[in-house]
Order: sequence, then structure tokens, then C-alpha cells
Amino acid sequence: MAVLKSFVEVHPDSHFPIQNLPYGVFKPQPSSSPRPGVAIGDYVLDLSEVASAGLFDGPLLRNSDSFLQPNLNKFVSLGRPAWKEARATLQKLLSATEPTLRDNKELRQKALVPLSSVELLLPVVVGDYTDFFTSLHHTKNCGLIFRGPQTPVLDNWYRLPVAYHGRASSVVISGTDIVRPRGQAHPSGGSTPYFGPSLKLDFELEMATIVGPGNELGKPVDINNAEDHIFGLVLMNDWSARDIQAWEYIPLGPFLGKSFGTTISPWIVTLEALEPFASQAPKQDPPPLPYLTEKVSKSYDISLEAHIKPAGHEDSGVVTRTNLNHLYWTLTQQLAHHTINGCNLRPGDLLGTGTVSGPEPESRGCLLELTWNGQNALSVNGLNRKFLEDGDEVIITGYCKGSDYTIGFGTCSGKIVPAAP
Ligand SMILES: O=C(O)/C=C/C(=O)CC(=O)CC(=O)O
Ligand SMILES: [Ca+2]
Ligand SMILES: [Mg+2]
Repeated sequence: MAVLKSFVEVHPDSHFPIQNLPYGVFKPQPSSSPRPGVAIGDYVLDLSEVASAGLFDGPLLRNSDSFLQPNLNKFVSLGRPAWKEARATLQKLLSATEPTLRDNKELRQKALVPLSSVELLLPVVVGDYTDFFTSLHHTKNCGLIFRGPQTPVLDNWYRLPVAYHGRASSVVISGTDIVRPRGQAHPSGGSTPYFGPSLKLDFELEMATIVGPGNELGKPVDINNAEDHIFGLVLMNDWSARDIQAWEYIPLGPFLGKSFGTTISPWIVTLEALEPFASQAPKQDPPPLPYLTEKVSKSYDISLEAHIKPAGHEDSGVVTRTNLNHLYWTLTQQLAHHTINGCNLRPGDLLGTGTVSGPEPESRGCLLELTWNGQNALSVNGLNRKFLEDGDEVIITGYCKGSDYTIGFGTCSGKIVPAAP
């Protein structure tokens, strides 16, 4: 079958071919109101213009105002049949052989906006943010570093996807500066805690689920229906202050060491776009309990990289390369487990996968592991790094490489600025 092509020119290396069509929210001008869009090549297609022109003409979206909203919460709440209808409409509208938009100069000029000229915003209002801990390699390394060699991975980890409740208010869009947090820390062997700017500021390379339709309080999601509740994925950086974290986390878990900022990428890549890159999830031993046992156990082959760009440098240096398919617990197991006690999820909720570390030392997803808590410096563009310095920009990227096109996530970046005085 011929490969689907758009009339919008798309560079072969672009993350945003017609096969992707990730959803975001943008402002065409600083004074404009936010509106939903999909990325196509170097452009964003304004979905409020497409809707206003009456071009969503399928049965589910014909009279819908879901693209006349300042965020995607309403659209993601509609569920997979509406998402499929929107995707079919947009792929047809943007295809090389379809004249409706291609030959309508006026509409094209209104609806196709150069990406370089827009401001990208958070795609959804995130009501709740949860962070899982699903890489065995990350769990083992953190266990060794924080707790020593006795039992780096506790028995519960193999039985359930461990997580903590994160902080939604500090989830920010890619490009937002991150202020170095201040807090209490306790130097190892030291007798009294100190207060000041974190000396062990780190990134965590993660991906995150954007929840579609939620579930009613008291009604868990069945594991085999969990995929119906997943709209798509974004890149995520769970900034972490390791010195604050190590001192505060016993016995209740992460708090101020992580809640000062979490960055997500602007484009939500849908599960439909990722489907050609689905892979078999790793075998689980011991087998999970029935409520976590799924008919199809799916992961995705998504290559992930983190780069650091020190202040004043033109280029960034790569510090890790990993893949989403290293994770032990699947996205659907995470979601089903989250609701098994009756907890309700809502459209736009953000479920971080946890740090995506792979088995090789070069595939570790954070500096804590890469430098083994600052014992071994990493060389970045000729500079030594144990933890992040002021002015460092961390850039995460992710993509699935097919033979004819790339499905990419763009980038998720943030720069460290000095702590408050
Ligand atoms: O092992 C610990 O005490 C803590 C580990 C983390 O900081 C991990 C966390 O945020 C979850 C994850 O990213 O996998
Ligand atoms: Ca994390
Ligand atoms: Mg964080």
C-alpha cells in the first residue's frame, strides 16, 4: 500500500508526519486565545478553525464544541470512537489528494500556522499527577544508592506498580525555566541538617500517560478495558533534588524533593499513532494477580534520549539513550492498579511511568544513577557534571522510527535558573 502523504511538505526526519498528528494547545499570537491544534511538519493545524469551518463532519464530532476550548480536556474525555473519527477526518483533510483544505487558500492561511511563530501551552489542565516507579533497573539502582545492598528491590515491587501522588500545580510546559529549589538536606555522616539551594539537582527521563475518559469514584477500571482510558503519551521530566529527597522521604515518600517542577512536552502522541510500534511487554515473574493480568501485554518501541546543554554552549551533549520498552509494568497495568481501590481518574490526569532506565550503564535515566550519586563525573561537551548546574538546559526527546516515517514527540526541555536569594 502506498504511504499516506500530506500536501503540507514534511521533511523525512520530521517528528510530525501525517501518520502522527499529535495534539497540543497553542496561541497563534500573544494576544490570541488558546486553542487546540495538531502538528504537521513545521506547521500546526488550528482545530478551532477546522471546527468553525464545519469540517469535522462525522457523527460524533459534527456539532461538538470540543475544539473550541482552551484545552483538550473535553476532547480527551470523549473516548476512542471520537478520537478515531477526528484522526480519520484530519488525515483525509491533510492528505495530498484531498482538495478541501489544499485548494482553499483563505482557510489554509488561517488554519495552518508556522510552528516557529506560535506559543505552545499545556495541552490539558492536569487535575492530578501520579508518578510510577516501573523500571526494574532504576528501582535497583536507587535501592542500592539510597538504601544499600541488602534488598535493593523489595518484594512488593514485583507484585504491584509502586507509585506516589505527585503535585499537579507545578506541572509546566516544555521551555519553562526551573528555579533551583531550596530545602533541608543532611550530608551523609553529618550530624545536623543544613538549609539552602539543592546541591544535587537532577532530571528524570520519563514518559507519561494522558488519561482520556475517567472512571466513577468507587468503580475500578478493568485491566482489559484500561486502554480505552488512555488518550496518548507525552515526554516528562520529573526534576528531582536528590539531597532534599534523601533526607525527607522516610517514611512517607517523595515530597519537596520533587514537587518544585515537572516538565511535559507540548504534543500528546495518540495510541493510534503509536500502534505500529507496539511491542510485547517483558515477561512478568511472579505472574501478577488476576486484576493485573491482561489478555494483551503491550509496550511501545520508543527511543528516548536526554541531552544537557550547558550555559553558553551552542550544542547539547547526549547523556543517556534508552527505550520505553524497558519498563516492567505496562501503562494499562498502571492505570488499572491506580483505580483498583475505587480511586477515580479524570480526563487530563497525568500518570508518569517512572524513570525509564535500561539495563546498560549508558541507558540510565537520571544523573543519580549515571554518576552514582555524584561519585563519578560525567563528561558533557568537555565539562564535568555530577548534578545539574545553574544555566544547564535538559532536553529530552523521543521517537519511533518506521521504515517510511518517524513518529516523534518533539522535545521536553527546561533550564535551571539560580535559587531564590
Ligand atoms: O528509590 C527511591 O527512594 C526513589 C526513587 C525515585 O526518585 C524515583 C521516582 O521518582 C519514581 C521514578 O521516577 O521511577
Ligand atoms: Ca520520577
Ligand atoms: Mg519533579
